[in-house]
Amino acid sequence: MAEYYAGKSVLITGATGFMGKVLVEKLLRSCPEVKALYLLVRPKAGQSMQQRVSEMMTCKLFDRVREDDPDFHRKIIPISSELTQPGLAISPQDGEKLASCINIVFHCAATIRFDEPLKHALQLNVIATQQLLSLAKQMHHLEAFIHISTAYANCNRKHIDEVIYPPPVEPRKLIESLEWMDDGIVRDITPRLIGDRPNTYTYTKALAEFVVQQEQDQLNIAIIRPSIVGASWQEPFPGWIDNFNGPSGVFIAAGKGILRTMRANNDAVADLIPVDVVINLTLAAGWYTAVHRPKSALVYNCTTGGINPFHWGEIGTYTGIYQHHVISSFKRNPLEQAFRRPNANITSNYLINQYWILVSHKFPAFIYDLFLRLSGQKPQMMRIFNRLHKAIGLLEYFSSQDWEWNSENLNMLMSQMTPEDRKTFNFDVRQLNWPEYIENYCIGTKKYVLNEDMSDIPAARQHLRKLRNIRYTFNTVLVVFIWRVFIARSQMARNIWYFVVSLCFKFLSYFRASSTLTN
Ligand SMILES: CCCCCCCCCCCCCCCCCCCC(=O)SCCNC(=O)CCNC(=O)[C@H](O)C(C)(C)COP(=O)(O)OP(=O)(O)OC[C@H]1O[C@@H](n2cnc3c(N)ncnc32)[C@H](O)[C@@H]1OP(=O)(O)O
Ligand SMILES: NC(=O)C1=CN([C@@H]2O[C@H](COP(=O)(O)OP(=O)(O)OC[C@H]3O[C@@H](n4cnc5c(N)ncnc54)[C@H](OP(=O)(O)O)[C@@H]3O)[C@@H](O)[C@H]2O)C=CC1
Repeated sequence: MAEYYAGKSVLITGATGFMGKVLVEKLLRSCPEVKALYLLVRPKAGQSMQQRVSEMMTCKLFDRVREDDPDFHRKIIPISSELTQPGLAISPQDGEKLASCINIVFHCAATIRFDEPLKHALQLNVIATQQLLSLAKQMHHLEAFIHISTAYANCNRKHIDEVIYPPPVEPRKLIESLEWMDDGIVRDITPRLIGDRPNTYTYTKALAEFVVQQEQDQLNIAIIRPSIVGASWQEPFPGWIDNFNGPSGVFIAAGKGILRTMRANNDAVADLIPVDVVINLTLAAGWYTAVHRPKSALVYNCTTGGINPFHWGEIGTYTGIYQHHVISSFKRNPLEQAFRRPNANITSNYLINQYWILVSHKFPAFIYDLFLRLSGQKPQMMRIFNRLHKAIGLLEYFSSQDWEWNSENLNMLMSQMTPEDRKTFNFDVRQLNWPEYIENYCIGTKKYVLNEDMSDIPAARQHLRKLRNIRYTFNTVLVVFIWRVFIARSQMARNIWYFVVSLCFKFLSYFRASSTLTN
């Protein structure tokens, strides 16, 4: 595979994103003879696209590449592009350059927000894909076009094969209709349009797959469908992650002791897939598509559930058959300044979850905000919890159900690779050890997302001990307070109290007597 990529010019969209960065790094490290990587990047937050790319390359993710080749920057050519603009806002000169030199396109860019207004999601996930395909058709030496979709594009089905399903609506018709509607009307009709899909993200990703399929006669196309992409498993180092998306935000919130309950089906498969696995498969699909030129677009479901299943119950605190890896990991390697000790309850029952939200989220938030107010500070905890509830509300659809994905094309691809390539571009998740992966994932959120130092762990443990003592003290004060209020004021409460005390006393005397007899 590295030989195939040698001398090739590669175009990547979404290179500043989570998966795009890992793709750029892996290409540079494992295909060192690659000629050039053209990255479509937009200026953002006051930074030019050049500044953004330079900053990206200083990131720790690129440490290994930097070691191998300190001058790796020369292969990276940023191209200014805003994907939501006509012609992707690529200058005519850049357009000509790309048309004359690109050999492979990896299309990663997308909006992955679940609450994205439909018009914007359509603009980026569908219309920009259409425009990129038009650009690709002008490329004289194009050998493969690889589109990154999601395993949940068809989450309205329970069994998902490696085929492109008919779209929920003809994309062209939808684009034409939404063009004249104002944002308010679109917002009102969005639930009707997305139907049995949970959000505009999965809906527009399904439409994008159809749009890509339309070009399969003119381009060599492959579609990669990863499930829930998590921290890296092995490469460039275990546990690398740089965002709060999906499970990462949930893990961090649990590690900080903020998230104490979530709705999930303990027995449902948690279809996490490490980012390096997805990228290795993507590069392998690029090679296979270019070299073997399949007659129609091949879809690769990139999932773990059918091969090496892991369950939501194994993530949080569950007293059944499962170990709770995330919580135990954060107890071993605590996050700094936790709000409470990590402990999370996972339940599929709506009412039980609501009860725990009240007791474990809202009540402590109220008490903490009261404390802040009394000490002259601005209350903040209730606001944090409201945001957290919005975020987990959007994720629950995925943690409460099971899907089955077929992975025949993935197996076929693996069988076509040499043993050497299977090692260098490993996507065999049968070897994945979940407890070890989750431990590295949690440490990765601490090190790379929160930028916390591992040397601070003893202080963080000390903080957890302090929190435990505060809890014991609080509980004791609460019990004494209840006792004072009820026992002092009500004859019936006093009677019950004397009854309970005398019962305990009788039990104690009985056990003492029986243990004296047996001795
Ligand atoms: C161990 C505990 C027990 C629990 C066990 C059960 C675990 C269940 C886990 C369930 C996970 C299920 C995940 C399913 C996902 C499957 C989806 C399919 C996969 C895909 O194809 S796409 C990738 C998935 N996409 C996402 O995950 C995006 C989802 N996010 C959003 O849509 C929005 O971010 C959201 C949630 C609507 C919030 O929007 P908003 O309030 O506007 O906030 P921002 O996103 O703008 O963020 C502002 C600011 O806050 C930071 N941030 C974001 N999330 C968190 C967080 N959870 N904790 C802390 N901070 C967070 C964010 O980085 C921003 O910071 P800035 O500095 O950039 O401003
Ligand atoms: N993360 C996950 O769990 C999963 C992701 N996927 C798919 O993988 C792909 C990559 O996802 P991921 O890396 O996580 O997403 P990120 O949100 O991390 O990255 C998105 C990328 O798209 C770029 N982008 C967004 N809008 C524009 C725009 N208007 N013009 C130019 N570039 C733009 C972003 O650039 P900028 O930095 O400028 O914002 C960024 O580089 C997506 O197609 C997604 O659907 C599939 C399954 C799961």
